[in-house]
Amino acid sequence: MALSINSNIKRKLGWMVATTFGGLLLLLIFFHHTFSDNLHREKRHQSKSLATASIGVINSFYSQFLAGALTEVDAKHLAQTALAQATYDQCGYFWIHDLQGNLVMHPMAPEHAGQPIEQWLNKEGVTLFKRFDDTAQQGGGWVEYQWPKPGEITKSPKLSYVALFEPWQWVVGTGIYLEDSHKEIERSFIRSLEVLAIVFGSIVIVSWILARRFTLQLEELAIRDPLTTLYTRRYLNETQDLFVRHDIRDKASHLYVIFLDIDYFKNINDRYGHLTGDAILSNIGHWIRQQTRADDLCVRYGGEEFLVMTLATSHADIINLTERIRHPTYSNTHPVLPKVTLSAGVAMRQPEEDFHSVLSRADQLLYKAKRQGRNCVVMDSI
Ligand SMILES: Nc1nc2c(ncn2[C@@H]2O[C@H](COP(=O)(O)OP(=O)(O)OP(=O)(O)O)[C@@H](O)[C@H]2O)c(=O)[nH]1
Repeated sequence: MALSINSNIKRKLGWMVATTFGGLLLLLIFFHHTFSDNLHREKRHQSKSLATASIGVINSFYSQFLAGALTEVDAKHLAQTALAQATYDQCGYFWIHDLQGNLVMHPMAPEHAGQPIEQWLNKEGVTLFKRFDDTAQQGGGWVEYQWPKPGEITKSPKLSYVALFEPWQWVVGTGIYLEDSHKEIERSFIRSLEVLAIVFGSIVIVSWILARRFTLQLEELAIRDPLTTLYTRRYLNETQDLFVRHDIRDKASHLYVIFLDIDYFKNINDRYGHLTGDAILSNIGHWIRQQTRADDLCVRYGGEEFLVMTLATSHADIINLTERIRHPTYSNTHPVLPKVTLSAGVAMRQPEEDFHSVLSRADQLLYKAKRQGRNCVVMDSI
């Protein structure tokens, strides 16, 4: 019974934990998707803003040229220098080429500045720059392609925004390496997973501790009689086989079943009331526990019936024990409680005898004690 309560609760708790974890994981995946979409959008927006800002920078030098503060050559030179030095994030940079197919400025290939793009790039690269031109001429936009990161040879996926600076026919571009943003997303996902694992782990530990306490209390309730604090009949059913096995193994001792019943308890209840009857039962329960050893099994078998299972080496020990139990001295500590007497039947387990047979013999001996006038012990003759 106690075991089944425990495993039932554990199974339910296991399901609850698995469901909560699954739910949280789904939630995390959902937020991860939303987050990665948002980050991707933000990065696209960022490259557009940066490209637009770079056009603003070029325009400011162009304005100075128009105002006569700078020559056109100086204005272009200063604009290129400003953008060449403008880097952001880990790998972010700007480049400029013109619609005539010349590279104007590229911080990763400064030696090619002023040269036709086809001298610098292969056919595939030249075609890409043609796509930049087309997009820029259509009012600006994003282009997705493969390009090596600064300092690397292998190409990585990149998304750039390109815009046109009409007066000088310059196409300005800047972009993000998609891998970097994926890595950022991955990092944030792993961080969230770590937080989830810590939070979830703490929840599991706390719930486990609480459930354990709860199941222990339930187990205690299932096996202990609340009035007398003795074990219940259910617990007796669960443990009787252990005692029998012990009896079989241990040749030096024998298993005894002592059945006890309060005499004329109905009269006590009728005369003093049920509350007094309860107090007597409770005190007899404590008394029985005081008189027995820790490894004896003391059970409240029924209303005013008690059972003690014990392993002993001699009949004399058992008679002494039963007599001690039968004379409760609790009324010294509770002088208001009326004195009661008990009758007892004691049976010793015979070789090959099963527990129910010993129990029923002890029961019969108890009734014999009752018939003999009560307030006595009857033991089977061995
Ligand atoms: N106060 C109280 N009384 C109980 C409890 N359980 C059983 N009883 C009472 O115990 C009494 C048992 O009565 P009987 O079976 O006639 O036995 P008895 O009066 O002790 O007579 P004998 O056993 O023949 O000596 C009944 O009145 C039950 O109501 C309990 O938990 N509390």
